[in-house]
Amino acid sequence: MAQPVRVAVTGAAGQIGYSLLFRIASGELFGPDTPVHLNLVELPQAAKAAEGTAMELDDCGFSTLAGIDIHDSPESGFEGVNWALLVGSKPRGPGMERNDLIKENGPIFVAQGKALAKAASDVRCVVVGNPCNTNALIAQHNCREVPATRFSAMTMLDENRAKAQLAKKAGVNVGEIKNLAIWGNHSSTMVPNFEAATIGGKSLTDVITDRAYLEGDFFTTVQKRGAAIIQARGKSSAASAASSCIDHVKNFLTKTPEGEYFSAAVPSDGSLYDIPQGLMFSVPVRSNGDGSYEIVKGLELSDYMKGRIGQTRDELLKERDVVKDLLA
Ligand SMILES: NC(=O)C1=CN([C@@H]2O[C@H](COP(=O)(O)OP(=O)(O)OC[C@H]3O[C@@H](n4cnc5c(N)ncnc54)[C@H](O)[C@@H]3O)[C@@H](O)[C@H]2O)C=CC1
Ligand SMILES: O=C([O-])CC(=O)C(=O)O
Repeated sequence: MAQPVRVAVTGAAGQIGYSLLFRIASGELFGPDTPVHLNLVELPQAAKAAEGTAMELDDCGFSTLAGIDIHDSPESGFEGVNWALLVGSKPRGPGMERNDLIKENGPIFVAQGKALAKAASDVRCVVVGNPCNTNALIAQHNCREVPATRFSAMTMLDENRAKAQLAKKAGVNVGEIKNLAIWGNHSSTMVPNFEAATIGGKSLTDVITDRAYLEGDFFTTVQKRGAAIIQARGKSSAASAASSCIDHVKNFLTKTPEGEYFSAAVPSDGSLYDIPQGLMFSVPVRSNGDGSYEIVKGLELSDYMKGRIGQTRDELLKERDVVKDLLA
């Protein structure tokens, strides 16, 4: 059998960890012929709960699960890992915005960024913990040993949410909707660019002609879906977040079909779409199939979309300013 892929998951005893780990261990993420070694990284006080999760992982009898270790520090937890999925951090409660968490959660990503220096030379790091764009920025700044393009933050849940809403509206299967990219921050300013999307190969705006819905209900539903889930469930989304994290990593590992793209927050090189250099900004990306990717160039943006993208960019610049002391 092949060498195991080593994956660290922080917050392993949390809600998202409880959904995510089983789907990685089952072979769903890296395929049935690739063994996986899991490093469950938790705070010392949650290590016991992580042990319980590890016992359940064993009890599933997954033939792809090569081993599990539990770590109460990122320094040992990230040693030799090929993927670091940074989930562990506090979730928001009702009435909060995600960036209200920045002061509490930001420092976690300083220590974790530094610890990524111990990872394997091909490590890729995905930040899920909120506010995820700015946390990814903090981790990346604190780990100059790893190229910036190996860091990303997850906006795949937002893309999936947007596609689900549009599929319902158009009465089609969600798989018919392509190229619905999320731009900017994983926050209530995010921009689901419906103008470039297609349904069954046709322009989405030719199929859903109700522009007031697209600019109104559709936009706000996607932007505020996380809050609506907290309102309904009393806790933030977990299974859907884990599922979208699986999609995020799979998208990076699979060559993106010709003419298509997916959403991920990645560092801007400053040359495209007036996004300042270095910001972790969600954009349409295409994977080369080996984890590396390219930002899609040359997309036409209407003045309406440019205005919306400007708002989310300004919010990310403000977040960057708030954490400037954490950026090495
Ligand atoms: N990017 C996205 O689309 C989404 C992001 N999230 C975010 O993911 C994060 C986790 O959410 P849940 O699993 O629901 O929270 P949770 O509270 O159920 O679990 C968080 C876990 O992280 C652990 N943790 C905290 N600090 C840690 C550290 N320094 N190192 C290792 N582990 C640590 C805690 O002990 C806890 O077990 C939250 O910040 C949440 O807002 C949630 C949904 C979607
Ligand atoms: O809304 C939250 O706080 C959790 C999250 O990021 C989401 O569900 O998109």
